[in-house]
Amino acid sequence: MTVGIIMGSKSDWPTMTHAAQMLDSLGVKYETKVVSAHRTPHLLADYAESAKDRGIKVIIAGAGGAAHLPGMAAAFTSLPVLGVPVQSKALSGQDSLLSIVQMPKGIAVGTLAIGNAGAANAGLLAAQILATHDETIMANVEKFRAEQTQTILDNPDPAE
Ligand SMILES: Nc1c(C(=O)O)ncn1[C@@H]1O[C@H](COP(=O)(O)O)[C@@H](O)[C@H]1O
Repeated sequence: MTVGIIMGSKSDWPTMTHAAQMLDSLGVKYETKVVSAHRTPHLLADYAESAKDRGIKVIIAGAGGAAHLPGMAAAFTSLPVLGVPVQSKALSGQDSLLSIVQMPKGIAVGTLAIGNAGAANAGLLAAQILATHDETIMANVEKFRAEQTQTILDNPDPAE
């Protein structure tokens, strides 16, 4: 497994599945796990501290509300961590976004957009990071982008 997709709760899966689907479509192997900085703090420490030795290259962490998971995962590992703000019911994910994005200088989290688009783009960005050292993944990323462009060029009329 080269990407670790973690999330604060099983309830985040409908969002985080979009990261998994993107990685599937780009031929990137990943693992998925519920890990919470709040509810399972020792599991988070174990997960993030052991990730590099287990062959993980990028961690995608999705969480909603007071979303401390991505930042705490980044605190426990030097691997790149991509944060996905899950769209919360109470504040539509604004809380998740601000919790994840405002990291103090010195510990980095790459924050994506709120919700499904952010999760999909986290998968895409993880693949692009891996692609810098993997020609097959780079070819898959370039094919995905070319097909996306061609689909739009082939369907220019929005009313059709
Ligand atoms: N933000 C966090 C963390 C964390 O940051 O450690 N752990 C769980 N959660 C979030 O709580 C929300 C509600 O969770 P439940 O649906 O289980 O009550 C989820 O979006 C989860 O990511």
